[in-house]
Amino acid sequence: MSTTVEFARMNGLGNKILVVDLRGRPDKVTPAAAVALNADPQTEFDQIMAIHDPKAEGTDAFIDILNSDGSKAQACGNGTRCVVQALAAETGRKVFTFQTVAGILNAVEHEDGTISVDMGRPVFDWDRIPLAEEFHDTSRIELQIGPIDNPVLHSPSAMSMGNPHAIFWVDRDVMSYDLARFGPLLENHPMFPERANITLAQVTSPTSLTTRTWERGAGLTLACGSAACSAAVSAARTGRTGRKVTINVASAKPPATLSIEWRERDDHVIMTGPAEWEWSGRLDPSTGLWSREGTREAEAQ
Ligand SMILES: N[C@H](CCC[C@H](N)C(=O)O)C(=O)O
Repeated sequence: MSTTVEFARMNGLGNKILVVDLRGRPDKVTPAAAVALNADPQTEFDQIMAIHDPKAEGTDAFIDILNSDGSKAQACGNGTRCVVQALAAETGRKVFTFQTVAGILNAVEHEDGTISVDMGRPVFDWDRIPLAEEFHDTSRIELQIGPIDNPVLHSPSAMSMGNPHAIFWVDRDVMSYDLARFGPLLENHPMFPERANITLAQVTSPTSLTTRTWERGAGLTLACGSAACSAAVSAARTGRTGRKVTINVASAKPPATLSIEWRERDDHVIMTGPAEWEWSGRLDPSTGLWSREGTREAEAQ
């Protein structure tokens, strides 16, 4: 078995993704490899999407998701679009079914190159998000940050999109908040026993939202697909918008949007947006040593 495997540096709205091909091998990308790759400015990432051989009948691959701190994530919307684009380019196929620890994901690449991922059903039960305290209604939970009588952020909507999310509703520009300061406090708040992805969302019309996210295990990122899905679902759930919205991802580079529909007929959340390939190389999944395609550095090291 070769020590190195192919990987592609990609992004979904600027969300930095490494797609690593571990098909045909028993090993995994180790947390140590993830931390080492993230420490190098050229391979710095938000999520690794490791493609493994399928484990369940009817699926094309099993996908293991790692955050840049080496922890595992159950869902990654932007990364899933990157995997679809990579496999579509390799196989010419347009439709895929993946398995993750959170369940089955169906995805399709459209004629215009955009990709839709069926992210499954949202979960609202407090103990399945999970929250540390029982809330009958998780669409507005008691949690605030800042001065007690004048909180900066408060009463988020909580839910799981496979992974835990808290959506704080704000009425001014999401970029005007010091999310780098509040993000870590909220991600690690005792309310969230498995930590949480923290999103600021501003409703800009009955069919649009602007979001900005502090990701669990990755920090401030340029975009987060599952957070965009969670903001869309939470907005519809609380009567702020309809079930079909455009999400303007405030920090995305270049500025970009995701279309999200929380389908009435089956409760599934469909996310549609772009993915972009940047460059490819080879890496050692146990150490994170890597090289650009065409060189054999990692093999030699
Ligand atoms: N960037 C990802 C989400 C990663 C979530 C991860 N930070 C976690 O749940 O631990 C996305 O596009 O959905």
